[in-house]
Amino acid sequence: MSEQADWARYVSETEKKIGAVEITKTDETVNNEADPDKSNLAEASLLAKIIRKGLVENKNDIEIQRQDPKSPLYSIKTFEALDLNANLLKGVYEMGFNAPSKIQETTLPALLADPPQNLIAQSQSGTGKTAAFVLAMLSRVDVTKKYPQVLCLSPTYELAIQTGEAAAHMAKFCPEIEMKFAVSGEQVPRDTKLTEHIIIGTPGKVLDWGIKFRFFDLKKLSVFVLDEADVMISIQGHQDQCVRIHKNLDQNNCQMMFFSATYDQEVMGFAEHIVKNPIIIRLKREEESLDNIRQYYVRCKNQSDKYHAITNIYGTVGIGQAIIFCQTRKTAAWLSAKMSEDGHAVAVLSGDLTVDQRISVLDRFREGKEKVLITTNVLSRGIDVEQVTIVVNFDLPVLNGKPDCETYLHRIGRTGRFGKSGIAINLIDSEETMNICRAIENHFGKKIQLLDAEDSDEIEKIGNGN
Ligand SMILES: Nc1ncnc2c1ncn2[C@@H]1O[C@H](COP(=O)(O)OP(=O)(O)OP(=O)(O)O)[C@@H](O)[C@H]1O
Repeated sequence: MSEQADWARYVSETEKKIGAVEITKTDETVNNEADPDKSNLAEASLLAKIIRKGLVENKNDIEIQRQDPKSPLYSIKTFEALDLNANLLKGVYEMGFNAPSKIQETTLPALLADPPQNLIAQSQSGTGKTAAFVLAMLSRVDVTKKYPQVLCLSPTYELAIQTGEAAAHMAKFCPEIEMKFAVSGEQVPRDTKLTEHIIIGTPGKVLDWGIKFRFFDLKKLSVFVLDEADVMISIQGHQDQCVRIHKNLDQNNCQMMFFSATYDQEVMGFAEHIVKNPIIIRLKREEESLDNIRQYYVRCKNQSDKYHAITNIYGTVGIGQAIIFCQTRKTAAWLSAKMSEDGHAVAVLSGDLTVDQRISVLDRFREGKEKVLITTNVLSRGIDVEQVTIVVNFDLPVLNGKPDCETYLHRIGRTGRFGKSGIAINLIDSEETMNICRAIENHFGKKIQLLDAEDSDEIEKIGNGN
């Protein structure tokens, strides 16, 4: 099918979906049909108007948050004002985005500027960092050059796939842009020279492809993106591999884009050290956690009491989906077996599954086939499942015996995506875990309130957003 026909069908489907009254081409689109660029732009604007109309009619809460300068969704510009290529703009509207979030509005002008600017950016979980860097990646591709020009590194297989899918969606009207996943399971014959413009992958595979097998030339990259940048360059994370990849880039001609919801002091220092003259966008500590995620703790006597609390809470709140985080695979396996025995439809995702199994578990969860997903830190970052309303920390996150505040924030950020409301519940079964909980509370300066898991009225109230 031609791109025009594809577009016409898409517009008509969108019209049906959001119930817009009528969509006919405006004079602007008709008059510009001889000039594909102008025509595309006019079509994109037209679609923006339709989507806005739909949103206004739905009295979407997000629109209210957009007006609040303190909200991470606040923006004064439209996507049209961000100087994106017309086909990308169509892709953005196709995703249902009607206005940029704060991080998109502030970073995109810098990322698209000439000469290219390096950037280290921080924005709360679920506020649209992916679209910010993906739009920049897609904008920087020169389709006449048949080799990798853009590299995006993610910490996990699932996140790389999710980012690639978002990129493919945004590039729907740019069919000439080609992308390749460099993740576990992807095979490339020896002596291949990759011709795709964009590579999205995990550090180990990219190191193999770029340095060991030379499937592409790291020196020819013009854009390097580190998603979840803090964990990628921290000693506890993927530092060795990422720093090796980074060292092999052309430091003068490769634009660096680092994004994360968290950067501790030391990691930020290191980021500033390896990125030349970066623009830095940082949050104040008190801005890091989101008000739309309400945080609670439940006092429990022991592990089976924690189990009892979960089933009570979930049975009462019951709507939407839940992710439960455990510190070890063993606990995750125990909990999922116990919940399954008691008749709950749960899925478990931990590092001992094959990558295919992991993706299939996540896909089923996204489709709502299981309402509860039990996992470990492997899913703490970046994973975007809109309908997750509850995150439970069956165990609080600790690193070397200390509270792991960054992981805590990423874990609870699996709910409350893009302005939605969410609930985070921490199960406390000892004075030691209570102290960890208090330390996390003090770190972010956000109250974690006591919840009585036996009090169904109270649980119902928090489930209703009171
Ligand atoms: N401008 C926008 N309008 C509407 N929805 C948006 C917009 N930008 C992003 N979204 C949606 O918001 C959700 C969260 O975005 P995204 O996953 O990029 O967040 P993030 O900031 O990368 O979060 P994390 O820190 O958890 O990785 C996604 O479902 C995405 O499609």
